[in-house]
Amino acid sequence: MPNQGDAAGGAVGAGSAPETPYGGRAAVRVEGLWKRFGEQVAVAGIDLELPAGRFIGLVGPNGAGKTTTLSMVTGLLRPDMGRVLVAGHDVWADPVAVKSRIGVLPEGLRLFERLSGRELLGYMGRLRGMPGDETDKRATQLLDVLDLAGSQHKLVVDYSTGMRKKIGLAAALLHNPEVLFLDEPFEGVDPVSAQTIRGVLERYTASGATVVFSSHVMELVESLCDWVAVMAGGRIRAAGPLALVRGEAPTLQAAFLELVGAGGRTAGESLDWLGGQAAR
Ligand SMILES: Nc1ncnc2c1ncn2[C@@H]1O[C@H](COP(=O)(O)OP(=O)(O)OP(=O)(O)O)[C@@H](O)[C@H]1O
Repeated sequence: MPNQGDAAGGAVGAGSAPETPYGGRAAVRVEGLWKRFGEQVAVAGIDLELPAGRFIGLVGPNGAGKTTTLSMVTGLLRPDMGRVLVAGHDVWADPVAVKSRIGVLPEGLRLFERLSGRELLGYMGRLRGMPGDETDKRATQLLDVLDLAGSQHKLVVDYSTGMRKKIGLAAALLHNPEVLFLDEPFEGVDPVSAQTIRGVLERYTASGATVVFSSHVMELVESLCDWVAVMAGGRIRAAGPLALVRGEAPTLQAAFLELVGAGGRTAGESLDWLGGQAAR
């Protein structure tokens, strides 16, 4: 099982995508990334290389630092220390180059609530500098594939949780980014919508693009991802191709519990008051 090692050293010039230890280009390269909130260290100096053209899962228990890491990688949160390169461009030194190449579906997605789904995509297209007719064409296709065509004129404020995820995903995909970052994309999404989202993402990665998504749902990560990074306590515990990280363990879930040191944790006797037979 490969533990997190140092990122292969050397400065990377803007636009040059470095090789990963597993071959191929790196979509994302993280070097010595730190973030502290007061006394709380959220991300404790991580190095990570995510290969291009893969379906990558970032997994970890609650509070592991996944959202903080994704926020720093996508330019939403400034690191205390360290550097992030996306497609060879420095996220903080060259934000426009990076933001034109990425799509983001963040946690706690904020949308323009008083626009309809269709208007939201039109607005995103303009922000991205896309020609109106191309935006219209792509918006129609995305709304159709994501099963939102019937709700396209409804205000976003009236969308359900799953519909919000789907319109957020459409907005993140509209400009055909090289790398797509998704924070818990399947949370609150029903199985039918999840299957739809999954189909769109599989098609997207099959064309050579990269998806990086965070999730707690190991079965989902195991069935979707070919590459995983496991985070706990603000550090990367393991990262690499799925089969390597899973190692001898029967499932990714078992490997994960072993890696984050929770394999033997049970309620034990500490909840002996709980249940029908206990004294009330
Ligand atoms: N804005 C903030 N202010 C203070 N502490 C924060 C802030 N954001 C995150 N933290 C802390 O940093 C740590 C990492 O949080 P983060 O949200 O990155 O974890 P996570 O892996 O995404 O967790 P979850 O799976 O529960 O969403 C936690 O201890 C959290 O309490």
